[in-house]
Amino acid sequence: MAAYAWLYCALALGATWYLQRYLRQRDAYSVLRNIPGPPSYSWAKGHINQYFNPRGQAFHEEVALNYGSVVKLDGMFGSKLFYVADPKALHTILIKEENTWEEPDAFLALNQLMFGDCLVGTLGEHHRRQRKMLNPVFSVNHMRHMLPIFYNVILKLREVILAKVKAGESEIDVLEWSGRAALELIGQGGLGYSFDPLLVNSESRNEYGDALKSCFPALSKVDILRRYAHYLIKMGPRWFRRSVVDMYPNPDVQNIKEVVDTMSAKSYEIFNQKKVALKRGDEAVLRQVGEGKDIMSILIKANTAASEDERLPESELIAQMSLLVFAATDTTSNTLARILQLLAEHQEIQVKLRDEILQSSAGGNDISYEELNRLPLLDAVCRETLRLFPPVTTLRRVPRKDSVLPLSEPIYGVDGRVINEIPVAKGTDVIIGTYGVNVRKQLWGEDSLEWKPERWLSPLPSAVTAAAIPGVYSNIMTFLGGKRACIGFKFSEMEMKVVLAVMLSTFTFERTEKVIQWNIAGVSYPTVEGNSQPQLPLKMGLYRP
Ligand code: HEM
Repeated sequence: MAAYAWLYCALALGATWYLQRYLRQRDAYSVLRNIPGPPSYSWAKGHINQYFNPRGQAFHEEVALNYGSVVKLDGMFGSKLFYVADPKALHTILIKEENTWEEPDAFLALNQLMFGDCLVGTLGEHHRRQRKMLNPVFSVNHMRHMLPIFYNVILKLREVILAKVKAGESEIDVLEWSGRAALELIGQGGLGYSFDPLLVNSESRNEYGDALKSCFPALSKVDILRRYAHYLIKMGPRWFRRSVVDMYPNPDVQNIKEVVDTMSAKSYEIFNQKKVALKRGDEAVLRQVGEGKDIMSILIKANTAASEDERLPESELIAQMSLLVFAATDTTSNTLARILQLLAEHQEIQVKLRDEILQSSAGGNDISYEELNRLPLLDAVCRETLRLFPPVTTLRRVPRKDSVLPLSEPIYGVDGRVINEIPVAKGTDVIIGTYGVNVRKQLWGEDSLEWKPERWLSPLPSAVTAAAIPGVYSNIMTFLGGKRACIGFKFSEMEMKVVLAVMLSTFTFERTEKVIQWNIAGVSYPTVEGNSQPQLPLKMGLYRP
């Protein structure tokens, strides 16, 4: 009898908790249901297949432009998610209530499984300590020290491409070499390690580089398991989970295991070499790739000098290594490829930009960080491309408790009522509307969907500057904002500028007959129509003044 009494009590408590939660969510959902959004034709799939779809650009545009700054979307099995592109609401999510709004559990758990306790796998105070240690190595001051490393790599890469062009190869896959550049720059500048000797007529293979490159494709093959990573990570101790993975009879899972093992082993190896060199002193450090100026070397030194309560365990420094390579490569190289495609399509801007570069000394290794950043058109071309084509458009956040999002401008509900703020129930799935803010016509004007670098050469519309867009970079949301914003945006900006300066002063770029399609993914990538392999062929020739 007593056992039944306990059971009834537990059921009553459970039912009360559920009812309270249901009532709270019902209130929030009634507001949410009133928010306009595109029609959905499938209860089971909602808009998921349209939004998270490589060919989803038209749908992204529809969501960003047709319904207002907050849009209701349907998730799977009747659930709702909503798309927020209102600057004030985003300020609440990313800055004011950043401790309430966190990344979804599955995202954090997957990053932990792949890299360990790194920036994209930790939260709250833990994340703050890591970020505090890492921020200085991404500062402008440190970028200045790294500029010569960047030029050395890119001038070497120029020789490789020059040899191809001189040998008569006119159609060249610019994505292939922007990818090689990005990997080698984060290798040398980030880890003090060379992935690719960049030799003429040799495509080098590197075990670590290959593992990193195959990570995303391998993960996409285990989509269902990925979604449940936050449950899997809690299944018993580490050794137990490892034995389950070892025995799991699925080639894709085994492939990911090998990729993660290789990344981890190589990160340990590089880290230990650095530690030994730093202990031996300056001579040994100078013999290392990066000569001790790379991010990891500086980080190891700073960590050793830090007070005990701020110092990070070695495992956490190592966890940042593969993450950095991972976060730095496709994002920047794909954006660079996009810029070159746009310059090939807008010859007049290509000519003006080349003139600007040639009038400075940006094409060679003889320019300061400040001078490089002062080239107005080069800056405008980068900013405009990052505005109109943010490569990462699937950023999510979930409130860990109920929250209210005030809006910069009221929106009209489906029933015609004015909505000034939106109550959001704990656990509601939110998509950060990066693209929505970046192309909002009320902010940028009727031509917001056009690529016009010149818009950055005169003062921006007052609507943009008054909107207090909470982005870390230049009134746009591409690198996000707040404490979890992209830590590497200055690294990325410098990389794009050095590559463009060196390449445009040497080569010309023209489009080919092939149709290029851009695919939305974790990081958007280009393909040629009829082929699923990422690539972006352009006609390249020698620039002859
Ligand atoms: C065009 C280039 C890039 C874009 C568009 C970009 C975009 C982003 C975005 C949107 C986030 C936030 C992710 C989230 O909260 O889920 C992020 C985070 C991050 N990015 Fe970037 N990124 C770029 C280049 C780089 C580079 C070059 C590096 C390193 C050198 C880098 C390192 C990171 C790291 C470590 C984080 C995690 C920060 C944290 O959680 O504290 N990114 N990036």
